[in-house]
Amino acid sequence: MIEVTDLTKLYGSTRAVSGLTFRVKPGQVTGFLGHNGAGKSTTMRLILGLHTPTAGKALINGVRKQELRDPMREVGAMLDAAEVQGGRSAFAHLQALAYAGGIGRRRVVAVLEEVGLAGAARKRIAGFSQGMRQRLGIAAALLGDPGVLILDEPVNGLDPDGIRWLRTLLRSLAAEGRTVLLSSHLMTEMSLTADRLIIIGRGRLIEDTTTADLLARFQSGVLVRSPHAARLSRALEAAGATIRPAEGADAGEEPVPGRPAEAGVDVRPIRDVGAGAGLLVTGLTAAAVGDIALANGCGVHELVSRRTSLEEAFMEITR
Ligand SMILES: Nc1ncnc2c1ncn2[C@@H]1O[C@H](COP(=O)(O)OP(=O)(O)OP(=O)(O)O)[C@@H](O)[C@H]1O
Repeated sequence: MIEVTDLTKLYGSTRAVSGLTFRVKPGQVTGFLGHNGAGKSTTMRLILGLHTPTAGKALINGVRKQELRDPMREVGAMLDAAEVQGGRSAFAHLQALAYAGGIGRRRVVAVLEEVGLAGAARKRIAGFSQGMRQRLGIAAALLGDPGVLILDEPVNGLDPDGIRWLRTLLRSLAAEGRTVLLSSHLMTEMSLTADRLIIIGRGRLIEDTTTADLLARFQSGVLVRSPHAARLSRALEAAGATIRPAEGADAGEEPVPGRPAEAGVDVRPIRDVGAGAGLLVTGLTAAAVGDIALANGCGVHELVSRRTSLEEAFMEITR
């Protein structure tokens, strides 16, 4: 379990992390999402006791990292896979780490196998690709067979096979009851790997939710254009819908077919009339939006069921 409470970190006048509070629970993969500079790495460094918080606290299994009795066996981390000394072999690198943590040679062999580097174990790290370095970093994190794993952008440099492999590995580690926290700035990748998503922007918490909830909230909706957008949005909100302005959000998107059987109307776009202001409606079907527009005397110039891409949703959330 990782517990972050009111965590704040200032670097001079830069507020890298600002009053952040969240929990990362065991038994699931938690994705830590944010754009470049959002504060992900700083938060991970604070959790790992590499930097000191300006305020608040970050605990692993109830204590600060420095207070863990057997840190390598409790928490494993990969922050920057490129930092590794290139002159050594993968085996020598891991063995040095294992030795420092009182971990036996057999475990070194096992983790090299687990990350798919057994064949390259005796090769110098200097000749490793970025993907191989990522695998080596993950091997180092796994050395102590820890209950908590913290990985900063582990997908970077992995090819599609590597990404699939990592996804499977992380999911099986979580299924064993471990706490798995990994950061990324790639929403789609995260949604495929993580059960939970913690999204931050400018050091602050934006979302702490399940991936399924986020998908349900953002992946579908209805785009409606009306010259009476303000009146229509009030009526739609009164019916329980959530409304967002659609400007720029619908460009180039292929409309998805609606569900005519359920909806009772054809929801293909009506594009032959001038456009009004666009609204993105979630929580109502296209048919319901159309009926409400009619009942409120609002002309409708376009009405279409649409699908928001996850990256679009991410941009929207973190705007
Ligand atoms: N050691 C440091 N000294 C000064 N400023 C820092 C330091 N580390 C991070 N920052 C600043 O804090 C902010 C958050 O950076 P951080 O690296 O935590 O973000 P991130 O979400 O991990 O982004 P990225 O994906 O680019 O690594 C940025 O504005 C960054 O410039």
